[in-house]
Amino acid sequence: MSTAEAPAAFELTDLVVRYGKVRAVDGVSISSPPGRITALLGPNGAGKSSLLGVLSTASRPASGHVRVFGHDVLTAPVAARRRLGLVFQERTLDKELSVERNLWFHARLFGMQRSDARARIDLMLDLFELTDRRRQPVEDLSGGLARRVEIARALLHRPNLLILDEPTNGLDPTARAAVWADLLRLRDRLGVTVLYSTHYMDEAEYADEIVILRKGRVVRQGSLGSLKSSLDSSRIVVSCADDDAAARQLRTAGFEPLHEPGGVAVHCADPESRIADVVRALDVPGLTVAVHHPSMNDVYLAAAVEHESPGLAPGDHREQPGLPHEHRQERMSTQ
Ligand SMILES: Nc1ncnc2c1ncn2[C@@H]1O[C@H](COP(=O)(O)OP(=O)(O)OP(=O)(O)O)[C@@H](O)[C@H]1O
Repeated sequence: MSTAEAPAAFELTDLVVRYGKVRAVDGVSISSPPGRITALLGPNGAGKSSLLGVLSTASRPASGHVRVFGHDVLTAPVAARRRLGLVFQERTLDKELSVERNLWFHARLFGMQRSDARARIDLMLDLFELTDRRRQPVEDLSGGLARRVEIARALLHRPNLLILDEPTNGLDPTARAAVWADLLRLRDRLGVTVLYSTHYMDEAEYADEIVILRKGRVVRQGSLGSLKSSLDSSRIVVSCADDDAAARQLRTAGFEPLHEPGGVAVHCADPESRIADVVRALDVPGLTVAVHHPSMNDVYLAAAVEHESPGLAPGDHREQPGLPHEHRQERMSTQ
């Protein structure tokens, strides 16, 4: 099969998931080619787990189509499931059993041959640097190590798509970094496609594609770079002993300064090329100048603002309660 004909790793078309009258997922269409990492973001209740539930064949949609490597999850759930590795939010290892026994049970569940299972367990333990823990009961492991055992287990039957619902929830920063080192290695070495949900903005940055859900709908989608550049909130931030004077001088020089918590900001597409002009325009005591480019957090908050408080006209500088000043400015700059 040529690359052009290869099916998507996952493909959701007009997916709707309902719980009674609640439309938890409300017409979502997303897909990924094999070998890529996709992050699902969104506030509590946005529909992330509901979407992953259908994709993982655990629940049924109200309407729409979901395919895993070309297999429809409704009409060919067994074929779809064999291509899937699942890591749920809740811990699902048997705590009293050793790491190795937990993996053995999974291999049996998927009908793996004994010799194949043994080789595959050795490989996974090696890949996740768990070989010297193989006989340790899971209850003796840290949260981070237990999570890595769950990911190793999910990959035992050679799935091509790994789905993780908030994989690093509750882990400390070191354990989170270790889990991410594993996931990136998996993509690079084994070509596994990864789809995960998270509330951590820094973790979204590992993804090739980022999808932000809100109230069951996609409100932003794209690579980190494209999402950041669509925000248009790069700026030069000037701080000094007299911000009002700095703002006056910048206006006189033809800039449109905006006050923000760190000082006075001049928004422009290419801040590095305008720094010299900004500095030349200023004659204030204790001047410091910094360049800010939008972060993933800015992208997320801008999407939240846009969908929480529609109706602000372009250039409208009214206060938006509950939002940091910085993001009120971004809201205006994205109009
Ligand atoms: N079993 C259920 N019965 C009824 N309503 C549900 C059920 N599961 C989820 N919901 C509702 O569906 C909507 C989406 O929930 P879901 O758990 O998919 O969101 P989420 O983005 O995963 O949230 P979180 O980040 O908190 O995990 C919410 O309004 C939630 O209350």
